[in-house]
Amino acid sequence: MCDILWELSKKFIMEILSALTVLDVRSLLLGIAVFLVVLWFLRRPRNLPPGPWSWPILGNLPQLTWFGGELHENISKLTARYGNVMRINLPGVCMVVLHGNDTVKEAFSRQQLSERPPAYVTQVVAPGTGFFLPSDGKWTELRRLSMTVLRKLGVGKSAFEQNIVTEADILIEEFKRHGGQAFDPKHALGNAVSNIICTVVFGRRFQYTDPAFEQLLKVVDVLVSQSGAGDMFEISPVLNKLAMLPGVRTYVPSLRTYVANVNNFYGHINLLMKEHSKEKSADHHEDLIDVFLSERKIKEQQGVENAALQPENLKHIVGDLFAAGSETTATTLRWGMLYMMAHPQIQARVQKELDDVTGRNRLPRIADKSELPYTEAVLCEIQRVGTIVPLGVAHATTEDTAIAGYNIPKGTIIIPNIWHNHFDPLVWEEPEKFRPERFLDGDGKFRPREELMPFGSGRRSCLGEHLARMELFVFFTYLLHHFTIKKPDHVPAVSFKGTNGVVWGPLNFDICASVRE
Ligand code: HEM
Repeated sequence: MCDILWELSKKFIMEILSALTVLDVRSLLLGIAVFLVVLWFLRRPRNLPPGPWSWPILGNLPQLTWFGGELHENISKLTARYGNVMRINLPGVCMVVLHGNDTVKEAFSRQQLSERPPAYVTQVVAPGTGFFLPSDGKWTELRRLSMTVLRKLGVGKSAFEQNIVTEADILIEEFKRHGGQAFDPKHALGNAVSNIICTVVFGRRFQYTDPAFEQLLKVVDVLVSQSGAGDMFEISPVLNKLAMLPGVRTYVPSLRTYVANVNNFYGHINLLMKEHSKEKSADHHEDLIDVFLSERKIKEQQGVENAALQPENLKHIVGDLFAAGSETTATTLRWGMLYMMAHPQIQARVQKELDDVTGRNRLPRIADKSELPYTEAVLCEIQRVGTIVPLGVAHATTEDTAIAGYNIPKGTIIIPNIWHNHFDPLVWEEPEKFRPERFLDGDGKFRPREELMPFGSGRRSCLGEHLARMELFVFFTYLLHHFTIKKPDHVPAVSFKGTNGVVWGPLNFDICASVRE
């Protein structure tokens, strides 16, 4: 029966086509085209945020990339013309960039703006739910779980400080090993910070020379330089899918190695997780993996199905915490070393403040913080000038909504331009200058400024903020208490040029760390 109907319709269509002249075909095509344009015009969402004129198919990609410069700076330049809520089109996706402290805060306090957009490469290579993938709302459960672990470990309180102090002591020995000669601090800082995350996730630290640890850090290093929050290939689903086509990948070797490296990264995480499942030593502390597995077991015993606590999600949480928690803090410390090297007077003032409070016979502790306003101001200024996540981490809308009176359709990617907020001359006088006094009041007391938002804002703001703040304080004060950071003689000038990966970091640089008397 179906066959007969199919044959009849085919005959009917052929007859109509043969009855059409070339002219009729042209008119028909023109009619269809006009119909499609009218349909598009009528159905296109109204009152969208303003934005630059976009090219067919390519959207605003040419304006943002072809003329060089950094993406966050290019986007910022457009704000002057289009305002704090600006629409940018990329192939296959409409993206809205938010500028200004109040706009970002208001938007990210809302549930409808709290999802993550799909990251096609990661989804295909390693499907599951994590902090940086769309989670269908399951992130709230993952976040609760991770916060529970951080609280249990005493993060944010002095209970966790000893872990950081142990690592800082080892870091100091590592710096001393160079005997005041020039070296790149990247490796040592990366090891120290990664070991803190290992304590949280795996319940242990690793020797710097441990082959499994070394391998993992190497892969993270490559991945960090290859991918980027705000990276065009990650944001645009069309570019994402294009990049995954076998033909395209053949001609884009970096993407091929990127996929291999993502696999490699999760391979290492799996290995460390297997290690973790072996019998624990007596000094093993409860860690994230333990809490995940025990919560899962409890739910199973209660007969409750919990979509977030699925085994495939564990490797994502571990991987996400590792990736989010190591490179970020280590890069901030690198900016810190660079700025101290470039501003010896500011460095000397921090050292004097540390000495006045702790003397030369004991090292600074977090409890000393309230007496170290200048040091705190310097750390804030480092986070401002070294904005390591210039375009934040992309959010996505879960339903049609509105920001500042503009309609924002479901599925729109929302990017906060943190870099613009940290360099806005209307907020920060001479924003290009390194000036810690911005964070001091008239009496020299520390003055926190809400316009500084290195950890983002709202429901999905950085989960590791407390941990990061503790680490930055302990590592930075320990290093400056012990050493004076100097520019090696062979380096002509300090460069503040940044480079983009997962985070915005300084180019590799050498320092000389001279032990203080
Ligand atoms: C200086 C250090 C750090 C900076 C500047 C930083 C910055 C950020 C930013 C801007 C976000 C995105 C917020 C948003 O989506 O609106 C974020 C998210 C996140 N960060 Fe951090 N971070 C740092 C350290 C850490 C550490 C040490 C950890 C590890 C515990 C961590 C774990 C995370 C996680 C898991 C998320 C995702 C939260 C979620 O999606 O709910 N970060 N971070």
